[in-house]
Amino acid sequence: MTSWIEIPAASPFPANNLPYGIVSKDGGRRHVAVAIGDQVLSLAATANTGLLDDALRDEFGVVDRAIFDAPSLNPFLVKGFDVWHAVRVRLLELVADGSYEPALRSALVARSDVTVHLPVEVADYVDFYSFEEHAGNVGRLFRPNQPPLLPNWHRLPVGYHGRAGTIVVSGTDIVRPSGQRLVDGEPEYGPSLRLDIEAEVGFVVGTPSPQGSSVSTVDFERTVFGAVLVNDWSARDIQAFEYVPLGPFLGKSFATSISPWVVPLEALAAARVPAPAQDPVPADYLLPAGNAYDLSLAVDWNGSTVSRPPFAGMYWTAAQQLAHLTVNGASVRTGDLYASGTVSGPRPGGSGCFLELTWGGAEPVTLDDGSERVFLADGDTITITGTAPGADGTTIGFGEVTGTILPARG
Ligand SMILES: O=C(O)/C=C/C(=O)CC(=O)CC(=O)O
Ligand SMILES: [Ca+2]
Ligand SMILES: [Mg+2]
Repeated sequence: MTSWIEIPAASPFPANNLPYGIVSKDGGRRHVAVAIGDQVLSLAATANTGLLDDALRDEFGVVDRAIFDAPSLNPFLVKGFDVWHAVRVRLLELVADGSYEPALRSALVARSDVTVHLPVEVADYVDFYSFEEHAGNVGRLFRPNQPPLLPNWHRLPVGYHGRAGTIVVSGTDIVRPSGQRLVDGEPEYGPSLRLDIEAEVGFVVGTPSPQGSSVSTVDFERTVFGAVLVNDWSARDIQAFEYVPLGPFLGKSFATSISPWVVPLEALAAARVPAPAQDPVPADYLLPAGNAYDLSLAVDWNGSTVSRPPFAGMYWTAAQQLAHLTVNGASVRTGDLYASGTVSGPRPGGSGCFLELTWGGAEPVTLDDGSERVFLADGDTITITGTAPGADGTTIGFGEVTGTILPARG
C-alpha cells in the first residue's frame, strides 16, 4: 500500500499498520495520534478538519471529535468495534490518497519531536501463564520436587491479577525493588539480587462487558481493540519467597512496561495462524479456540540480542484467555489489559525471561561487549521488539518496549 507520506522501507509503521498512541509536543496537550513511518498523524488535528466525521458518527448520529483530544485512548476504545473499524478504514484512505495531503500535512509531526505517553488508562490488569515451555521451566526451577505443570494447566488458562497502577510506558526507568528474600536460607530484606524480565504480548480491552455475564471466544475481536508489547519485570528472589500459596505479589507488582503504540487487531489479520492442538479438549466455554498470532519478538540486553521468543506457540489463545477471565461473571472494562504470559520456546534462544535463559542463574550469557550476566545489573537496558506479517508482504511492527534499571532506593 502506498502513501503520500514518506515511509522508510524498514519502518515498523507502514501505511497499513497505523497503531494508536498518546503523544504531546513541547509540553502541550496530550492527544491521540497514529504512527506512520517516522511521523505521527495527530487524530485530534485530523478530526478538527471534519475528515473523520462520518467514521465517528455513532448509532445515535452523534459525532464526537473530542475523543481524540484526550490524554488516553479510552474515550475512543469505549465507542466499540464499529467505530474502531470505520475510523481505521477512513484513515487508510486518508493516508493513501494524495488529495488529502493539503488538509493533513499540518497534522503530521516527526515522531522524534513528540513525547509518547501511556496510551491507555489501565483499568484492571491480568497476567496469564500460557506458554508451556515457560510454565514447565518455572515449575522445574521453583518446585523441583513436583511435576513441572500442575493438573489445571492443560484445563484452563492459569493467570493472576496484577497491579494496573504500576503499568508504565516504554522508556520509563525501573527502580530496582527491595523486599524479603532468602539469603543463605534466611529471610532478609534488601534490594532484589535476581531482577528479571518477562517478554509478553498484552491485549487491550475496548468494549466493556456487564458484570454477571461472560465474553465468549467468538466475541474476542469485538471486545479487544489491539495489542502491545509487555515487559513484566520480575524480582525472582522476592517472588520465590512470597508466592506460596497465593501466587505472584510484590515480586512483580513494582513495574510492568508496555510499548506506546497499540496495534489494532485489524492490522494483525494477516498474522492469524491456527492455534496449537489442545489435549485434552477444553471445556465448552473455551471453544471455539480462535486463532494464534504469528508474532516475532526479540529481546535485547544492552543492545545484544539474547533471545527470540516464538509467540505463535502460545497454548491458550487470547480469545480463550478472555473467555476464561469472564466465565465467572467478572466484567471487563475499557482499558483492561491482559498479558499472554512469558513468551517462551526451546531454550536458550527462545527464552522470554532470564530465569530460563540462564537456567536459574547457573548458565551466564555473554553480551556483545564481552560482559557476562545472569540477572539484571543497575544501568542495564532491556528492549523488546516485535513484528507481525502484514498484508501483501508488508511487516507490521509493534515498535519497542524499553526500560533501564536504576539502583534500589536506600
Ligand atoms: O509458577 C510460578 O510460581 C510463577 C510463575 C511466573 O513467574 C509466571 C508469570 O508471571 C506468568 C507468566 O508470565 O507466564
Ligand atoms: Ca508475567
Ligand atoms: Mg512486573
